[in-house]
Amino acid sequence: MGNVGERSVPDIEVHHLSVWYGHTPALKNINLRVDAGQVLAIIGPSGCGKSTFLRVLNRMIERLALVRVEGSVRIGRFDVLDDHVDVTHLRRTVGMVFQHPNPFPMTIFDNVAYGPRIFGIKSSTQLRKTVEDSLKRAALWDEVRGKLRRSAGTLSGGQQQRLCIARALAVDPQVLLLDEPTASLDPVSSAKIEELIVQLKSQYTMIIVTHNLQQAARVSDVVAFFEQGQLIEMGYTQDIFTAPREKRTEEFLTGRFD
Ligand SMILES: Nc1ncnc2c1ncn2[C@@H]1O[C@H](COP(=O)(O)OP(=O)(O)OP(=O)(O)O)[C@@H](O)[C@H]1O
Repeated sequence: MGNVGERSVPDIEVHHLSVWYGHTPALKNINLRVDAGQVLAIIGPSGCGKSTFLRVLNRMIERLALVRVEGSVRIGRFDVLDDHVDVTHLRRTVGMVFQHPNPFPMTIFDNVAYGPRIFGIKSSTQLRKTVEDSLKRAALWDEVRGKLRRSAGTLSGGQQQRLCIARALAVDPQVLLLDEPTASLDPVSSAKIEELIVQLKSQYTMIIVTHNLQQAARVSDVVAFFEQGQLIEMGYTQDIFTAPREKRTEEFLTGRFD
């Protein structure tokens, strides 16, 4: 664990992680570490296992049929793959934001208050404060402060994605997993989400999956290149983009990939 200001932020350590869908391997013996407060970007061609990797970290993987997972994953004090881990607590600590904004069909306020209510916050003053703080952290407050009782569906796609980030932040996670969070957004909205990731940096340990290499270069501290379920190379972002060690990484980064 590392301490950033008042917050304690966990490291992530992955050892010998392999995943199979049926008999088909999707991740092969992945070993990596993300330090507390770092942003890791995972890049790689379609189908290389990026989303599978994220799904292991908050145990969403187990919702799928015929999946087998081996190895160990530690996030702070969670032994993630242990049978006895408290999955609800784990998912509260490890928040996730998906490719397509998926607000619940309810008001802006209720979207953000949803998690805190589930976790037992009943006081309306405390709920209002949590909603306001989370919307501020997600850089959405100024745009929605006068219309919290409107349906989340009235927001633009980019605003909806920031709402989903606010909803994830409202339960006070320590880790944020972002699965192509800007893939469905226009360039202006994407830039806002990227700015937000940079602002949130170091307060959370973050992993972002992205197909946008410039985005990976702009927001991350470290980059991991996956190919066909294997971790080919991981290193500091600048090193990976300027002097990758592996030929496959270089070919991918320069678009000479088959
Ligand atoms: N639910 C599933 N059942 C069976 N196979 C799956 C399932 N989900 C993913 N796979 C397979 O596992 C491999 C890794 O998929 P994954 O979605 O993790 O890759 P990805 O790198 O995130 O791809 P993309 O960039 O296209 O989103 C692929 O071959 C995919 O077809």
